[in-house]
Amino acid sequence: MKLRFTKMQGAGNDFVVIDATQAPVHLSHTQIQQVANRYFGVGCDQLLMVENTDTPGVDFRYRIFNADGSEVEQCGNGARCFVRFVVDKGLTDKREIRVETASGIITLTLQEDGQVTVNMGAPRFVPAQIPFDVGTQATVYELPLHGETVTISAVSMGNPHAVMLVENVHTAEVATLGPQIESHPRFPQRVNAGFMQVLNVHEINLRVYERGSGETLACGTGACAAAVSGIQLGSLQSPVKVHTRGGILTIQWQGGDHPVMMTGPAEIVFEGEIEI
Ligand SMILES: N[C@@H](CCC[C@H](N)C(=O)O)C(=O)O
Repeated sequence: MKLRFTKMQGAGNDFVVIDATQAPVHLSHTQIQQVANRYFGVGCDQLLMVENTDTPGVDFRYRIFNADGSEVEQCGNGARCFVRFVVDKGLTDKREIRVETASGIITLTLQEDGQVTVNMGAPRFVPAQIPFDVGTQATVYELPLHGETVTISAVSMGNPHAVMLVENVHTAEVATLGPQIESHPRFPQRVNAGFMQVLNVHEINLRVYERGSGETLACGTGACAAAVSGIQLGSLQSPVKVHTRGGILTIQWQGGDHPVMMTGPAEIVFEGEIEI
């Protein structure tokens, strides 16, 4: 079958976007892995499927698949690319769009300057909602790995995140600790592992080893998770500028049940067709 796609990126986190609004598109795990493969396919961190919805007051449904084929609940950089896609393709003339994801409905706004702001909803720290198997809720947790114990914060931004403070993000052991945290038995649905270096109360460096995709150049929900964890710990204040390897994201959070607002770029890179 021939599959038409649009290749997009948001702060270097890259996506293959499929328009399934005209006709349904069904892809198997293997087909998603093939499209995401950087040598034998198009190459991407995540595949995004844009679909119609019957839910009143909601404009679209969008589904997110990691490069390993697993379907996930939320994707911050993907949400910004989704907005750019539906506006540029003329699928809507709205600039404020409500979209249904596997973790609920989110609102996205395309700004005049091309940046997109996403209302990511409130962060969830209750372990069962992450999900994280731990006795009682705390601000930080000790997580035993192979040969060492690391200190993490745990939060759900619709998807699960563990955030670790590091002295220098450039020398952090992302490639070795990332996979161990991602598949730690206390995270029954696996977890995205963030490595955060605090530069000052309004600025951090961040690298994220993503569940199901490995280290990416940026992770939107990871940026939200790192900023709210730092604010909870008292080392950061809103707004937080997050420097990733692929660009800058700005995160605002007033605490408690207030929503986390994320702003950043989203661009189309190229379009094409692949035989799968
Ligand atoms: N890159 C994303 C997150 C994509 C999903 C994640 N890997 C997961 O499994 O939860 C973002 O920008 O948030």
